[in-house]
Amino acid sequence: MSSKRHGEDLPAFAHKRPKLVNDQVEGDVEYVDVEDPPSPPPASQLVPKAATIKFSALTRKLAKGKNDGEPSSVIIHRKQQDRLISHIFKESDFSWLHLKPDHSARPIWISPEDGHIILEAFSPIAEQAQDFLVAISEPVSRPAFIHEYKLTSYSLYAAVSVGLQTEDIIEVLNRMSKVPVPESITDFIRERTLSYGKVKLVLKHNKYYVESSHPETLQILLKDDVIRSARVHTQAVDNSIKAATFTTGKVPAKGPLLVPGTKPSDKKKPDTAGGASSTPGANGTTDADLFTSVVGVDTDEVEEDDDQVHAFQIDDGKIDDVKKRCVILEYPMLEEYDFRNDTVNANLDIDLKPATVIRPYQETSLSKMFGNGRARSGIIVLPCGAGKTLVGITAACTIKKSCLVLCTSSVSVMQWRQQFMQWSNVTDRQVAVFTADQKEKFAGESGIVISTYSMVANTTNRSHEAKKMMDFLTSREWGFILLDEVHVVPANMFRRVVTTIKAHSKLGLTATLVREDDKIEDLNYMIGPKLYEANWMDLAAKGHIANVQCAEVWCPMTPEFYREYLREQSRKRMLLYCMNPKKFQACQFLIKYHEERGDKIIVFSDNVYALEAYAKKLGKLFIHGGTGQVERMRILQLFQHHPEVSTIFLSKVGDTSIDLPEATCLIQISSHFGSRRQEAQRLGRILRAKRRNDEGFNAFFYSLVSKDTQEMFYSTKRQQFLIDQGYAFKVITHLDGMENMPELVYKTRDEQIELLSSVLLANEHEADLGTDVRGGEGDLAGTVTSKSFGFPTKTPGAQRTTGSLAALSGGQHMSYIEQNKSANKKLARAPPQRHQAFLKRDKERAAAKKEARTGN
Ligand SMILES: Nc1ncnc2c1ncn2[C@@H]1O[C@H](COP(=O)(O)OP(=O)(O)OP(=O)(O)O)[C@@H](O)[C@H]1O
Repeated sequence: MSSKRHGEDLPAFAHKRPKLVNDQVEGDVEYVDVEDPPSPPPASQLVPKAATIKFSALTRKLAKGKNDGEPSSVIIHRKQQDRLISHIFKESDFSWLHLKPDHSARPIWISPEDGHIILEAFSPIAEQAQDFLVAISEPVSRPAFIHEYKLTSYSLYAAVSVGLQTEDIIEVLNRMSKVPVPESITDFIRERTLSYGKVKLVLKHNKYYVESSHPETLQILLKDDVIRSARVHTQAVDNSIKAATFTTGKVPAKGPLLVPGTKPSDKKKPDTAGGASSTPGANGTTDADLFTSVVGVDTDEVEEDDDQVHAFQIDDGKIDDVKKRCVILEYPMLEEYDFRNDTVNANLDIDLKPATVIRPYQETSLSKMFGNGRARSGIIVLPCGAGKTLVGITAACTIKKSCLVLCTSSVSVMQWRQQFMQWSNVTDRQVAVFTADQKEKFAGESGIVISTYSMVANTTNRSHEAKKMMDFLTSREWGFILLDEVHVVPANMFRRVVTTIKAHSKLGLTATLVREDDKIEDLNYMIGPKLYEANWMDLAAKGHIANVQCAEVWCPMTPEFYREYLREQSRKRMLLYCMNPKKFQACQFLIKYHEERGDKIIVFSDNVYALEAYAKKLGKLFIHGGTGQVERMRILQLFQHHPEVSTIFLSKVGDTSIDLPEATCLIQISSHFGSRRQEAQRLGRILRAKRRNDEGFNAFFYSLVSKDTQEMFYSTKRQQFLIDQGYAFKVITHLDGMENMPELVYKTRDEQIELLSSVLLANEHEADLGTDVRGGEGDLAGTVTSKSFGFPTKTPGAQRTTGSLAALSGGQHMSYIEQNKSANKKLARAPPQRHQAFLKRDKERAAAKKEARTGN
């Protein structure tokens, strides 16, 4: 499935894979589906059981019907179907869900089995449908023509939290669906949304309260041991539960949409990234009407009539436990902050500068947060380079209370500070920085503090200054806490931050809500539900981020390198596929091609040994963890302004934080195993290309992969996230004209063997990727290891399976095996036809082994 939509194709030199039969390469390799790699066991009970109930299990339970033994409509239909065509489709025969007469005008189909929703992205009302689906379900895969979403407990929690009502969700689904919405789905939606949104966590006068307008709900919660033991008994609390006398003092918010610069009359109802069109629908109503009626829920309508609210106080230190229990009991707590009626905390005089204009999708994401006049806690997901910082700053300008910003590194801290100064009217004195080097407090009663997660979460070895600063942070009530790059922060660090800092509202920002461990779901209860997720392809089509052509370049291993690769068992295998001379040549060729085109090129290598070797051989500047700050700045300046410096080499220190809008081409020569997040973040370096709005402009992203090595497995895994966002990776098997390039490096066999011997003589630790071994500034992202990606220890047997769209489009759980297995075995067993350079080394190794065996 191709997501290629705009502009030109790959350059002419690129020979895409020649013969594809059902996505298999004829010849040397074949793709097969493999089992899911075993994922690490979930740490403790962090992922609440109730939330992880398999949808299929639930629907099966619901399908059994309400009376024992009564067969459900699903089963009856299946039985009828048996006589017709079921033997062909078996379990996947859903033809008993009869198509509506006007089905072609309706864009979605819902699976009664697992809640997956398939959307025809080419439908005239697809844009509005997408908006609705993003609000109620999780996007799974969004290539060009067919999108896949899935309904989950969390997605429905998010839907309720942005103000959607159960029956409205079902009604809109029914209107959009080609078939009547299956009963199993409507039951699931009802069951999951019944209790959602009834309980809120409120911070008042530096104390936490569990609040609800349904006293019976609080009674249910208090029957739970954990919640009961977390309760703080006070006079007011006891009264509140018994006599319902505790009121929030909330007044219905009927004011303007809280995004500055927007008048109440400007309020956009359908939340489309670029504005929804009004296309007449199947029933004569306009699509905009249809969607306005439900998706663009009026803020006045969603106001609750809970003038009297019941509450009980809970112990600060047990908030996390209480939240977790509430999720398990299926009463997840919403966190909302009625900031405009907070008279306890001092206001912060902050506004966006008049010249600041926020983009439509930024406004849309913020309207999800402030849709009912309060600040909802949750997560906003926008592509890399789409301007998450400005979204965060605008939210701070809306709440106008003291704000704490947490980022992953001190470089980001400085960037946030600079961005606050750039986009808003805050003064220097109002913004303080808390890092290892700087410990500032803001002047006055309210202000902004920007820090890193580790500064706030680390409890050991604090200096006196740091302790004083922490007291400053923990002793006050924050109106707003902004959490940058939420997906990379370890759960325990989050827990410490969330429990030590008292904040009324939290906003998490991220581009890639994916992690290679199972921790992503923790964010739902530690921060809140996902409030908005933008579609990468839409933003690219509208020129907010660049169009990118992605390609995987297959570089055959030279026979000598491959023989050593098969022989080597240690981590050095990785070094061998990184240093493959053919990869060197491909890199040189691509650099030359793109430099001649006028592109600015970043070459990424996680492996510092390879980074230096490539950069030195090709005569280019490089930056890794060991490069000093002054040198880094000098190189980045040269890259930005000097016409002669068109290419730089970066280690993973450049994955995030480095803003280089000049860059238009990326070449990746070594990467962090199968990290989907890293792949997306790297792509993000060129999404903000300055020239992105030039006619027909394309940025280029090449991943160089040594053929028939582990790297191919990792590469396929890495691409999964981007494929799900709609990017199509083309495979280039041959670079036309490369062999004839003058000054091609490592052209002769002797040169290649010389390179090989230097690789073999290198220390094993040179193959490290986990940390930038030359003293890199370890960012929080470096927490994943090859183990987390479960590289298969033995080659799985080939099997054909039906799969999700993600799998069909090439992104999921794919591995490769050599078709000609026996030839490979032979190669591995063949008597070594060794070059002189290695014979000596082999002898030394054999002698060392013998020595170890004899114990001498
Ligand atoms: N509304 C806007 N108007 C003009 N420029 C904007 C706007 N929003 C964002 N930008 C610019 O877009 C660029 C990318 O923004 P930003 O660094 O916030 O992206 P990001 O989403 O945080 O990216 P990453 O995830 O890669 O860190 C910046 O140069 C920023 O100034």
